[in-house]
Amino acid sequence: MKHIVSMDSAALIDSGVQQNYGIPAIILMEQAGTALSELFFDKFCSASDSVVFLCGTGNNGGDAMVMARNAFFKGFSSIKVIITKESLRDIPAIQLDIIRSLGIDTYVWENDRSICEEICSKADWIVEGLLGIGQKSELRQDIKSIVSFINNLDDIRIFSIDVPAGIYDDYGLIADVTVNVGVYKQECFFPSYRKRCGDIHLVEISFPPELIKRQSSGLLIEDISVFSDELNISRYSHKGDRGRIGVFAGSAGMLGAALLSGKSVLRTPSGYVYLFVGNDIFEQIYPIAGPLVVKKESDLQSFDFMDSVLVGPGWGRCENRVLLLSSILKKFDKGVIDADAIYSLKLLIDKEDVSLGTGWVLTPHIGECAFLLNTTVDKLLKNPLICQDFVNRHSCTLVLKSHVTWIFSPGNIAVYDGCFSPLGTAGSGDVLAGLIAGLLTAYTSSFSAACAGVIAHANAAKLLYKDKGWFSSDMLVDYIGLSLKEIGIEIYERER
Ligand SMILES: NC(=O)C1=CN([C@@H]2O[C@H](COP(=O)(O)OP(=O)(O)OC[C@H]3O[C@@H](n4cnc5c(N)ncnc54)[C@H](OP(=O)(O)O)[C@@H]3O)[C@@H](O)[C@H]2O)[C@@H](O)CC1
Ligand SMILES: Nc1ncnc2c1ncn2[C@@H]1O[C@H](COP(=O)(O)OP(=O)(O)O)[C@@H](O)[C@H]1O
Ligand SMILES: [K+]
Repeated sequence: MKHIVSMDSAALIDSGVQQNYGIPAIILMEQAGTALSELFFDKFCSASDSVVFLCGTGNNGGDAMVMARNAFFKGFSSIKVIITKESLRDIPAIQLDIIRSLGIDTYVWENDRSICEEICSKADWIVEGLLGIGQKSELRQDIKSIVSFINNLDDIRIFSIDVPAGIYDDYGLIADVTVNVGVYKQECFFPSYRKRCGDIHLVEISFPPELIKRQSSGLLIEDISVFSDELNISRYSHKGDRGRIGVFAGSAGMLGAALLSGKSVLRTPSGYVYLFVGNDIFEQIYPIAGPLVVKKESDLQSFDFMDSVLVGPGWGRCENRVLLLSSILKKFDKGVIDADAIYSLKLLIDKEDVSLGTGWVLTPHIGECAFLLNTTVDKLLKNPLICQDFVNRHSCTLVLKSHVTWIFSPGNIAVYDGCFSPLGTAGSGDVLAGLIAGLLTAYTSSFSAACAGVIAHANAAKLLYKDKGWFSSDMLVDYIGLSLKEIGIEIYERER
């Protein structure tokens, strides 16, 4: 299981390992530096590359110096160590003594700035150990000027140890690779900071699982195995057993969103899908709706038997939508609220005329979520955890969509590290909403359905991109079935 922890909690794990188990920091540093070196040598760098190890005063710099020593013993032809200043903390100071006694070229940035700049500009790789989890707030000017110099270099690759220096700073280091030490750091997955990390990897050191679990704020999800025990699709089932889903979507000029989300639900294991539209578009949409059963919104009262609903794609924003959403929320207890319905929901919340609950999944993108939470896009990008308070108050699940998708419900957080830009195409959010709505009836928990939907959505995009290259979201619908099957949402061979 891949836990994520905050940088502050990671420091508690560090100190817990030392205090509770007597493993000294220098041993942890040796493990970290060795594991980092193995990854670096295996995956990224060759012995003929010229590598600069850029070290701050703390243990992050100490990790970098262990890597430099390993590179030296491995026969790297061009290794240079740069420290920011002479006054290092105790353990990095020991590492520096070893580096110097081995005869590795060592420079001090604050003394020899122009030489250090020249060395960096000629390197193939910079291993950045300037700052790790010990960094507080925005960068101090001395480090900021180093970071800014490195960011402006061309044709150089940056390997950041643990977290990039200046992760909280708008001018922080932009790495090609970031390797979290011991445990994944949640800040690396905050949408604003994610862009500075490049590819994120993990190396393991002696962090006991129970300490990690105690500090865990959530899970990094890649596949559905963590939720599979909740799946419930019997091979004896028929369409009537696998969920009747009502889709409230579309408005004049926005028929595509209704069709996309409706057809997306149809590609999940759900049985029946009813598309509810306004009278004004009923005649237009009816002939092009394929296997979707099209109904008029005004007939909603006669459809009590639906198991879940999806409300919002292309729905439009007006007073009558707010009223309709209010009736839907009173009539049903499970469903997905997406796109325009998020705006209506916010108005109902402001009027204190709404009660959500564990069956509901909200799927806002960052802008919609900022509106819903009365915050700014920037704050949300820099700290998605502010969604937690909202889900606790409303006992619902919330899927915060961006290049990294965060999924919250009371007591649960999951992160899907998407970073796959072909998926950011118009209408792909409608497809995701349909997918989750369809899965709500297959899973016992809405949180699991939301996580599985996010994984299946991204996997469909990857399969499709591999086959066809850049795509439109109607093509994505055609890959949902295959994607669901591939990630493991299949038919049970035995009745449960
Ligand atoms: N301990 C362990 O068990 C293990 C630790 N491990 C490794 O150690 C790393 C953590 O090391 P850490 O705690 O020494 O902190 P670290 O990130 O090197 O920086 C601290 C120094 O940064 C500075 N500084 C702070 N804020 C700043 C700012 N805004 N702007 C500018 N400078 C700022 C300030 O230094 P100053 O310049 O003031 O002397 C402060 O003293 C961790 O990420 C992992 O790599 C692993 O090996 C696993 C085992
Ligand atoms: N760079 C990216 N990497 C991975 N996923 C992305 C990226 N950009 C956008 N997405 C995903 O694409 C979808 C876009 O949804 P949304 O913004 O609601 O679009 P629309 O309103 O056009 O349907 C979301 O699931 C989001 O997570
Ligand atoms: K670092």
